[in-house]
Amino acid sequence: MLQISEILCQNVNYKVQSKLLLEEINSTFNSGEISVILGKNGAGKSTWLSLLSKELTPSSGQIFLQDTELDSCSFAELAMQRAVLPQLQNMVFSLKVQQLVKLGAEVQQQPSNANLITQATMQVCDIEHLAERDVVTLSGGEQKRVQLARVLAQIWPLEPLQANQTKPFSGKWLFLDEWTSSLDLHHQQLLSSCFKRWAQQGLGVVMVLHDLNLTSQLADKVKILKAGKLVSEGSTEEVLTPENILHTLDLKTLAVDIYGIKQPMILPVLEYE
Ligand SMILES: Nc1ncnc2c1ncn2[C@@H]1O[C@H](COP(=O)(O)OP(=O)(O)OP(=O)(O)O)[C@@H](O)[C@H]1O
Repeated sequence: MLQISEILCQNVNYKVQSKLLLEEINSTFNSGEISVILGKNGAGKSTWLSLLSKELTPSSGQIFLQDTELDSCSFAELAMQRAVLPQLQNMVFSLKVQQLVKLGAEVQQQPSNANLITQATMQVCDIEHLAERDVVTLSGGEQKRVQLARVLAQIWPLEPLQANQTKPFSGKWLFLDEWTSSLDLHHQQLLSSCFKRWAQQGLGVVMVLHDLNLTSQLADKVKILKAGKLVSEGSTEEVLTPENILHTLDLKTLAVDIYGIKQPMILPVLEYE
């Protein structure tokens, strides 16, 4: 029985010409949780994220978003329910930062709230000081935070977070493809705490990462793809063991317990003569 708060993938295949990029994917994502998808380059992570957000359609199989088959959701409905940060997004046109973020807020079709939402997500992403800058002149990390603010604005709760609502993000999903790339560690830490908090407030977060230690600190569930197949999934404790990491990611690691840190540190073992 499908829970209302889930995304469900049933026998999902995705093919380009005769090449099978994803094979028989059966899996569930829960709202209120952070799910991390891991895998080597080319394993199919971005392809899976694109299927979850309906940017691509499965060649066979079905994806359900909450109680509805994704195929039957309109893009206008989806735009207010889920937001997607793609892996690469080069800005090619001139626009002020504030205007770009506001484009995200305007998806919500509540013009009176657009300025407030824009302000809120710019604050969260620490880009208020860049408001009047042209996006094409920003550094890589600054652009990433601006794009994140725009994406967040798309699903930002209309009711202020301090209102008596414990789950203001309920029914909303955030898909992030390698959001940490080009972000400094300060902003990674800042935003990681936000994702954790928003997940507790009902947001479903699905992110593609390569950083195993960030994964072990952030993830409620981990899913590992290998050559288009889902080869491992479960809690961080179940999935992120040196044996499983070697088997699924072809990576030798050591798990090191550090006093004061709940999860063991995962150290890649460098091999050289
Ligand atoms: N349109 C396409 N035609 C042919 N092959 C494709 C197409 N799109 C993706 N692929 C291939 O499918 C595989 C999966 O791509 P995908 O972008 O999902 O990988 P990924 O796991 O996100 O990798 P990375 O970690 O490098 O970002 C890759 O080998 C890629 O080259």
